[in-house]
Amino acid sequence: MAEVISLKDVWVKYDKLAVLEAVNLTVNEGDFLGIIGPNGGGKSTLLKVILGLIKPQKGEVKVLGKIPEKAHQVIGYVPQYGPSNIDFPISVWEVVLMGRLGTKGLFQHYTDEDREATHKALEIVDMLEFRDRQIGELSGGQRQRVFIARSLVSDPKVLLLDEPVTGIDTRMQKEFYELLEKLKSEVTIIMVSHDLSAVSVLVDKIACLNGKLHYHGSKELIPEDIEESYGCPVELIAHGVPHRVLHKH
Ligand SMILES: Nc1ncnc2c1ncn2[C@@H]1O[C@H](COP(=O)(O)OP(=O)(O)OP(=O)(O)O)[C@@H](O)[C@H]1O
Repeated sequence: MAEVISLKDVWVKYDKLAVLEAVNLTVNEGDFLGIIGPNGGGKSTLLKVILGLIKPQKGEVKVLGKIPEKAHQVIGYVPQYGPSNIDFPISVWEVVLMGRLGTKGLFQHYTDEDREATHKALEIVDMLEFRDRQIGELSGGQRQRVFIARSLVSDPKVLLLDEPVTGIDTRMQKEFYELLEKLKSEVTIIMVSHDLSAVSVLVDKIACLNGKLHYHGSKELIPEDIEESYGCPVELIAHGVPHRVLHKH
């Protein structure tokens, strides 16, 4: 199995606070990895390290054998919440196209292939009818779907999703998870999520992060003591419980 992402002895500190401590992680082609852990456990930081947005003080990070700064083209990223106030005029179509061409792209010539990829990405997230709308006019959920389209448009090898369904209503969450179900055979996915019922159903592997990586492996083999340190129901993650049971009061 080809190695897509590799972190070796990665340390990140903000001032004196160590947020990632000696993290070793390998993600192989075709993996669907769920990253769970408490608030402030370093999950978003880990994704930013893979993206090259944060440079670790120590350690080595490789994406398909390259340093992250040289791997932008192969990574799709949906940040937590996404930008909330976009008050400059830019259409949904342009936002997605920029995911393919970069920020300078809109001033360059773009090809039929770029046009088709943009169309397809918007179709996948069911936002084609909004293509000419200004992004600032959309609801939070609609905007999040546009950012998902943007992350898919360059046909990435790896998709990084940071709490991707935040702000999306239950029906759209279900559709989004169905979309991931379809995508998981085509792309390696790393998803940070507090939605354990979704994690339990969708992912194959789990990483438990609380500064240190306490567990990384198959969800079925997740150790019992993770429950104590994380307050995460191990039984649920390992075997899955229908969403309706989890949310029954
Ligand atoms: N730019 C920054 N400067 C200083 N501290 C930061 C910065 N970004 C994050 N932190 C701190 O680093 C720690 C880890 O943050 P991070 O966002 O990676 O955690 P997380 O696991 O994604 O949390 P959550 O589940 O709440 O989203 C937190 O204590 C946070 O306050």
